[in-house]
Formats: sequence, structure tokens, C-alpha cells
Amino acid sequence: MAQSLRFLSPPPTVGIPSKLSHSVPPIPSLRRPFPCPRLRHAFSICAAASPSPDLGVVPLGGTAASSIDVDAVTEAELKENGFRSTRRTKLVCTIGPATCSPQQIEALAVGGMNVARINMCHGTHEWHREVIRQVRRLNEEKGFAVAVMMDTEGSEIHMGDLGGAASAKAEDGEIWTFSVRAFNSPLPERTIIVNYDGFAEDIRVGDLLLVDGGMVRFEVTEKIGPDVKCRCIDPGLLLPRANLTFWRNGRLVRERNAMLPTISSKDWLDIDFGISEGVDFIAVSFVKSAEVINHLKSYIAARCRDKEIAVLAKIESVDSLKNLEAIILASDGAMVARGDMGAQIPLEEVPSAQQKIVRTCRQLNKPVIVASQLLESMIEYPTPTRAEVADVSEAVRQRADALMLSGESAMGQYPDKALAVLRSVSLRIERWWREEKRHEAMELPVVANSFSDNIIEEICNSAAKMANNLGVDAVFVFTSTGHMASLLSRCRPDCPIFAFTSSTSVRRRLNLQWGLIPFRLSFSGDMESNLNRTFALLKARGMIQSGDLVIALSDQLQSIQVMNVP
Ligand SMILES: Nc1ncnc2c1ncn2[C@@H]1O[C@H](COP(=O)(O)OP(=O)(O)O)[C@@H](O)[C@H]1O
Ligand SMILES: C=C(OP(=O)(O)O)C(=O)O
Ligand SMILES: [K+]
Ligand SMILES: [Mg+2]
Repeated sequence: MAQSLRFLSPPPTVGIPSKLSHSVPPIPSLRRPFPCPRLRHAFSICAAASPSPDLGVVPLGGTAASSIDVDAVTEAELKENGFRSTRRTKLVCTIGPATCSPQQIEALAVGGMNVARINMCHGTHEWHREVIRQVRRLNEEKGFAVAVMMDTEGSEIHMGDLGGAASAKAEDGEIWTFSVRAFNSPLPERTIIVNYDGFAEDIRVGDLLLVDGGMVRFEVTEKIGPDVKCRCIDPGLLLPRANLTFWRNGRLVRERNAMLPTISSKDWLDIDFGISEGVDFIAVSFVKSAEVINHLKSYIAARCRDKEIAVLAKIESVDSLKNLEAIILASDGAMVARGDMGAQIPLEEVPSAQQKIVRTCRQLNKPVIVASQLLESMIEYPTPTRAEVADVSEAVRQRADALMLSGESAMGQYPDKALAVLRSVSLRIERWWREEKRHEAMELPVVANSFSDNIIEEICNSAAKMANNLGVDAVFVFTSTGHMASLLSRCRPDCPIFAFTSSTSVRRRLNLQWGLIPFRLSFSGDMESNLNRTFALLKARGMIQSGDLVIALSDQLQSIQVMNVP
């Protein structure tokens, strides 16, 4: 009964559809992210009191006790615009052929990328390894905390690689053959290879075959052994390895393909690769239940005792919506994967599903990413549609932790401009909602499962409330695991949260969460000396000023301190 997926050879790593094949423009001179001449320097900062007069030359990797790691972009933002105007919504960019060079990755980091996503549906391990190393190098050399997210392929049914062509146009009324046969290249005309052996058996004459969630539609007209003949009824562009779903009587068909494993054997190899390269997040495609998340988490825990990798559940299938709460509870975060979700449930149900997922994640204190087609038209055009801006602003208004670019940054013509749009829309909408005081206060259930955790949680809730009522400039939190920072983020306070942690990997993981500005800093159990040193370090760089009002917390001390920076 078990069905298997055959995995077709990966596509050429730099195959961009011909209508999109331009070279990627340099960082646009207009709308430059931050007009800051200091972006070229490295950013481990020495305390003013430090014996070294040379600010900024602490060993890279920032292990010196008297240093603090922060990137130039954050520094410039804090210095020039103040705490209040920092962006709270985090940005994830999918790296692809349009953005894989060191210069392009740096341009994205400078433009506000908090997390780089690599999609294991595409590219080779060598290609992905190079991207991961570039991100790491950038972090080490320039003080960034860009996290790496690996997104698994999952057992989805998808097309082959079009015999090397970058794309193929399917016209209205044309008959195409979808086949599970192994063809020698060149492929016969109008033939598509399907990676799922059970395809011809599961599908029936009269079914609708949706490519890429409905970008192109076919009706099944005939089955001949392994070949399925289909008539194109909604024309469009077929892209290599596009995903396939089939519908019968207005509903998604889930035959034996529903029994395919969530994590395929190829996914396990990719996961081993991700573990050995030290990615920060693994996003699991087509999650159906909490078990698979628990399984992966224990697998990771057994393989890497020293480093933690957070597991994100992609909510995109019918089953994941049914088991939403259990899945989110088991995970370290979630993604609203609207691309496939829109092929699995009626499109008009996607917005309410998004709202529900975002809400559930916040209640359970898990970061959530809203993904797919946020700025789809910017794959080809330099400005977004008004509808896209409205969609982005809705996700910001829902106070999702992060927004994600897919094709816009992976293979579009305007990756930097797309990122700039996410950034400026986020900033504007956040400011608007703060000014209008329009954020509904959300009832936050207790998530702690021990009394001491409960104390920490209450401290965070109270500190966030005090921060709003007193109009403080920032909340400072000294956190070793990041947990206290994330509890503060959950409260979505009006002011930014400066999260100080001694671990570079915790710092990167915190970079996915709403409102957190993560710094790497070694600190002790002595809160007074931590604070004095932190104030001195930040003041020396002009990131805070005497008189700024700050609330300070630490996960080693059960207290809330309110003070002016001396
Ligand atoms: N590593 C890569 N190599 C080649 N192309 C890629 C890569 N990553 C992404 N792409 C391209 O960017 C498009 C959008 O990315 P994404 O949304 O992550 O994938 P998908 O369309 O498969 O869901 C992909 O369809 C593919 O054409
Ligand atoms: C993010 C998604 O997953 P992928 O791009 O891997 O299909 C999605 O389906 O929206
Ligand atoms: K994927
Ligand atoms: Mg998907």
C-alpha cells in the first residue's frame, strides 16, 4: 500500500524563467535602506571603560567579555531614528539564483533581512552549503545575526524539470501528457513527468489537475497506462518542479498520496545536511500531526546535543488545519504557507485560516511567519500592486512575527525593492497602529508548566504592561535561553525589546521574533554590573542616551527595574 515518491534530478541552479531572466540590479540608489555611511564597519563594540581605545576591533565572533555584538543596520537605525521607529515585524527572504552571491546576500541583510530561507525543493547541497556559509561569514564579519532556515521539500507531488527548459507555456485547449514513465531526454512534446508513482492510479477522468495551486489548470480526459492525458482549461506558464494537486467535485482529492510520509527519505538526507551545516530553523512542509514534529525534535536532540535547531511547522494542508493547536504546541513556531494552502482549501478560506494561525501562535507563545505571494507581482515589476500592500499591512496589523518573500527574492528581478516594500509598509503600519492605539489587548493564556516558569511569565506580562503605561523607551532583557525575551515579544509592547544573550545561536533564533533587537553580550548574575556595562557599551556607540527610560529584566533575577539611563 505504501507509495513512494521518485525524486527527479535537481534543476539547474540558476535556471530563471526566460521572461524573468535579467541580471539582478545592484542595490537601488533610490529608496536606499538606511542612508548610513558607516555600514562597512564591523560591530563588536568595546565598553567605553575598556582598556582598548579601538572601538570595533574586538575579535570577530565577539567572545571578548567587554564587547557587544550588533550589526551596523540596527545601530544606524537606533542612532538616527530612535527606539520608537525600529521595525518590529521581522523579514524572511528566500535565497535563490537572484540573490545567492555574497554581494546580494549582504544587500538583503543591509535591507533588513532577519532570516535567510533555503528551499530544499530546489538546488543541490553544494549550492545550499555555499549560501549558508555566506550568511555565516556575513554574520561573523559584520555583526549581523541573520538566521538560516532550511525548508524541507516534503512528500508533495510535483512535475519534473521540463527537460532543461526554463519554462513551458500551456495554451487553452492543448492536450498535455502527464506521465510517471522514465523518459530519456529530450522529452516528447507537451509531456510532463510526475514524481509520484501512484499518480495515474489515483487520478480519474474528469478530475481537475492544478499546477502551482491553480496558476495553470487541466482537465483529465483519458488514462492510458502510466500516461494521463489532460486538456488545458486555464492557460499559463509551467515552471520546473511546480507542484500538482487534483480536485474532484470541487474538493481536493486525497487518495493514497495522503499516506505518503511527511518527511520523505530525501527530506531526512536534507535534514542531516541541515544539522551538519548548523542551520537555525528547519521548517517542515505539509505537516499533518504533532507526532512528526515530536519525532524530528527528538531526532535533532539526539544528533546535536550542543546546538539547538528550532523546528517550524508549515501549516498548508487540510490535516494541519484540523490539528492546528496540537501541532503548534509541539513546534517551536509555525509558517502560514499560503501557497500550498490555497491549493488545498478554497482560496476564500485562506484569510480566516491565516488569522486563526497567527492568533493561536501568539497565544501559545510561538513565532509565526506569514508566507507566499505577499508581493508576487514584484517578481516582474518594480512596484507592488495596491492589493499586495494591503495584504502586507493586514499581516503586520495581525502582528505576525515575520513576513516572508519567496519567488520575489529567490528568482525575481527586484529582490531588494521587494524587501524595501516589506520594510517600509511594516514600519508605516506599525506606527499608524501605535498612534491610533488600535491594537486589541489579547487575552494571553498561561503557557508556563511550572511555578517558576509562571513567575517569569507574570513578570514579562507585567513589565510589558508597565512599559506601555509609563511610555518607556525600551525594555532590556538579559536572557540565556531566549525564553524570557520571547515571552516579552508575545505581549507585543509599544516599545522595542533589547534582548541580550551570550549565545550567538540564541541571538540568531531571536531574530525571527516580533519586536526583539537581539544583541550578543556576555553577562553575569550581577544585574547592577550588567546594566552599568550595557549602558556604557550602548552609550559609547550612541545607541542610547542619558535620560532614556528603560525597564530591565533578567531571567536570573525575579525583579522588574525601571530606571533612567545614567
Ligand atoms: N535554490 C534554488 N535554486 C533555483 N531556483 C530556486 C531556488 N530556490 C527558489 N527557486 C525559485 O524560486 C521560486 C520560488 O521559490 P519558493 O516559493 O520557495 O519555491 P516553490 O515555488 O517551489 O514553492 C521557485 O519556484 C524556483 O523557481
Ligand atoms: C511556503 C510555502 O511552501 P513552499 O514554497 O515550499 O511550497 C507555501 O506553500 O506557501
Ligand atoms: K519547501
Ligand atoms: Mg508549500
